[in-house]
Amino acid sequence: MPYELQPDGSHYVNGAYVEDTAGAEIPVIFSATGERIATLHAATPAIVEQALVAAEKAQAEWAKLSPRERGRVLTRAAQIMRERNHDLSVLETYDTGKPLQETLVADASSAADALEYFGGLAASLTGEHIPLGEDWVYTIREPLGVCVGIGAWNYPTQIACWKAAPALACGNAMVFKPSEATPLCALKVAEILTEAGAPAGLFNVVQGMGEVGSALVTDPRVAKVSLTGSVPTGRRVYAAAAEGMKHVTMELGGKSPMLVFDDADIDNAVGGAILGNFYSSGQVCSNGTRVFVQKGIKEAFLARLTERLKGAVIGDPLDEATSFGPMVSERQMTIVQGFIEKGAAEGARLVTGGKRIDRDGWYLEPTVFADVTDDMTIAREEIFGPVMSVLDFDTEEEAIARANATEYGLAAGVFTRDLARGHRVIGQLRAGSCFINSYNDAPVEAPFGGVKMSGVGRENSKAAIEHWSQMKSVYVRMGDVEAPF
Ligand SMILES: NC(=O)c1ccc[n+]([C@@H]2O[C@H](COP(=O)([O-])OP(=O)(O)OC[C@H]3O[C@@H](n4cnc5c(N)ncnc54)[C@H](O)[C@@H]3O)[C@@H](O)[C@H]2O)c1
Repeated sequence: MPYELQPDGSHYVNGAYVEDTAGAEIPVIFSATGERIATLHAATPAIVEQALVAAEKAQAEWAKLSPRERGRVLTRAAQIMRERNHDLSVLETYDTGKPLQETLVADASSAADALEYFGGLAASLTGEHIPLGEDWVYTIREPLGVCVGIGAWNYPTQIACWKAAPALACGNAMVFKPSEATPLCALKVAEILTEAGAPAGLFNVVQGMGEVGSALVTDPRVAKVSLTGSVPTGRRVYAAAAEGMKHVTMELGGKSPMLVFDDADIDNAVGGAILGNFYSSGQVCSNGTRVFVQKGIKEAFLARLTERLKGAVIGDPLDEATSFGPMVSERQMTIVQGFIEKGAAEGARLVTGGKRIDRDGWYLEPTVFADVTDDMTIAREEIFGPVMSVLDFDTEEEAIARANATEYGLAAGVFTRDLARGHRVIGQLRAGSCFINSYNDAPVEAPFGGVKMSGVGRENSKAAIEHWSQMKSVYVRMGDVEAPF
């Protein structure tokens, strides 16, 4: 039975749906048609208060459970999520416009991976014993308390779980605010966690725009804020969190480089460039949108790329044959169209695409610019749409220097058959999530996150644990205390 698109309430607080129609209206638009499919409301201060009170109470209870019991709830949630993968994927397609072909394999399933991984890890999160001769110190890994998650709109189920799974495994509670553009999916995550045995109030969802996020970030009861969003929002949220000396994880934007050397397998490099620019219609933070191609293979690369792009099946995202869908919103489409105009105006060569597709919804053609230079706007700013910039280079040193000449540092990729070069180059690229002869893989076992303006902290893997817990150290004196007087 597929999910109803209109939820029973806008928010999920203390284990149940709640509504307060006094909050600003949030229309949910199916971006493949432009139709309104549901109407939600932003959280009022009263709803935010209910969520924080519920989270505080649940956290105290949850932290008392043994980590193994906590882990069991998460792994049960992972199992439910996998059983409902199809319905969750359909819902995510309505929420985001992304093709079902993608949501079936890369959203709820990735969310379930996180719940399963951190559920399994929970029981092994321990402190250590530090011998000091006769005396000793032991450490206790403690939860932070009530944590806030704030999501972007491109992977609403995955983002909610990449934050909630490690947070809850460590004994925290969470209030999550999805992006106002995709408010539906996180509500299902909350329902599933309740069904799996999470106490009421452990994972709450409140809807709203920036003001609701800001109210959460500045609340003194909140110990940590994890944001997935753009750099400008990250700056504001980080600064607000700093006022209260809160922990933060910032998963922000990027303008990541992909370096294709002339010895690369061209089809693999083209495949990587397609995945790193057109998956989710280009709305992926770690995308390799600056594709540096060594001069000798540039035309062959472009020819093969153009050929393969003809194979994109553009259409109804609910049709499993569709491999390229609309942008998330009309607003985002308009922003991307602005970048395409700038690319042409600043002298880049349009190889393919560039236009809005003549059908309902917010569709743009997969677009490739060649002869892009480092100073062009499309090579400097994050576009967050299906626009690839191809730049050419001569030498390895030059490519590394130009790839690093950006304020961002989320991801980077290298395509070469020379593995020594692959490791040497990746070692010099200033980015957090890197790939050799691949692009955009994000298994839960691997740390994910950026350097420079792309963020701080890491999601996924054992590294995430450090960002969702804190260490208490206890010095134990076995003999007498020697005081000077
Ligand atoms: N690094 C990653 O893991 C990752 C993943 C996906 C997306 N992103 C980035 O997200 C951006 C696209 O998403 P977006 O347009 O939704 O980003 P955005 O920055 O506009 O919004 C992100 C979230 O922050 C909230 N917000 C806005 N102002 C706020 C404030 N003052 N206080 C608290 N919350 C506030 C929004 O309501 C939304 O939920 C891109 O830059 C992309 O690169 C990063």
